[in-house]
Amino acid sequence: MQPASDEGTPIGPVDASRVPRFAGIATFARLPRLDEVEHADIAVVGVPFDSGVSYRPGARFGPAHVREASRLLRPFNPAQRVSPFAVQQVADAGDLAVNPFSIDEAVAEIEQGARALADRAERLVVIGGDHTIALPLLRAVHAKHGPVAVLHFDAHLDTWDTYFGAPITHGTPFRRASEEGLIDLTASMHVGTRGPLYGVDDLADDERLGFAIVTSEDVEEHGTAAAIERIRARIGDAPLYISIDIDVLDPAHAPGTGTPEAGGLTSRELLRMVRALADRRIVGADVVEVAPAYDHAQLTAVAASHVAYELISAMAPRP
Ligand SMILES: N=C(N)NCCCC(=O)O
Ligand SMILES: [Zn+2]
Ligand SMILES: [Zn+2]
Repeated sequence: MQPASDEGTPIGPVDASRVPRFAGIATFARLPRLDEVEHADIAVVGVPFDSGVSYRPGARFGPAHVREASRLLRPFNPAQRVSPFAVQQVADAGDLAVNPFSIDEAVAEIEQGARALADRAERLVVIGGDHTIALPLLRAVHAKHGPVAVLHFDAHLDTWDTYFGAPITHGTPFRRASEEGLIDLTASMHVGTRGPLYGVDDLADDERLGFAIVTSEDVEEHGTAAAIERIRARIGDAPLYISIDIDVLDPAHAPGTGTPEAGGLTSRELLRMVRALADRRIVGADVVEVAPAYDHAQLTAVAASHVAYELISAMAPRP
């Protein structure tokens, strides 16, 4: 174990000017593993689970794919004017090994795993996995913080009720979270939604469940600055959980995902919106639905790794 606090300086990524980026086992951004540091401000943890999908499977391979694509991330983030790995200890906690044959068991294991990690790290940035995992992650966050504002970037509402009678799937986590009282109904929001729904009632249900919406079309029509203004007004200073389904991006920017929808955000728009949250109280985040089998040239994984980097930067303490 290398004590992080010896000189009070966090252990950062492997130096790319000394060890080539493409060498070595991939941790996120080539950061130390959680067992190599005494305490972490942020643990990046993978949840290779995709048994909750309604269409194309494969997000179970997301964490490894995002780690591979994160090798090129550099230590200084000029957009947020912060060195996210120098002002806080960030470490890779590896993957939660959860049951691929039982959704109920996996969901219990994910909550338990997230709660156990809370002793070792202040905050988690979770790499999925399909969007089912947001439910147990929110259960764990709620246990620590009470109801949180959920800022949910996604093509989909994910507040649907059941699929084939199943209540816990990747299309239903935020309905369950709302029903369980995990989220702040006055401060939660979807961003980037678009595409066909099952019926017009979906939107009424969604509003009743506590979500306001900035659609992908709103972003196009009024721009990211207006979207950011609406987001910031809605979330206020509530403890904030950010859940990013990579399919919020247009399939041109993120083809490697299970339920792609045309007409999405650009990665530039998404990165900018995440950056605008740096002064908020972010208590946790996830980046989900990266499915490498449908990816090309690491497009989706590069986008996801940069999104995670911006989340980690937004969580960094500011002077
Ligand atoms: N969470 C994601 N990515 N997709 C949900 C889609 C659910 C459906 O098939 O209607
Ligand atoms: Zn989605
Ligand atoms: Zn989703």
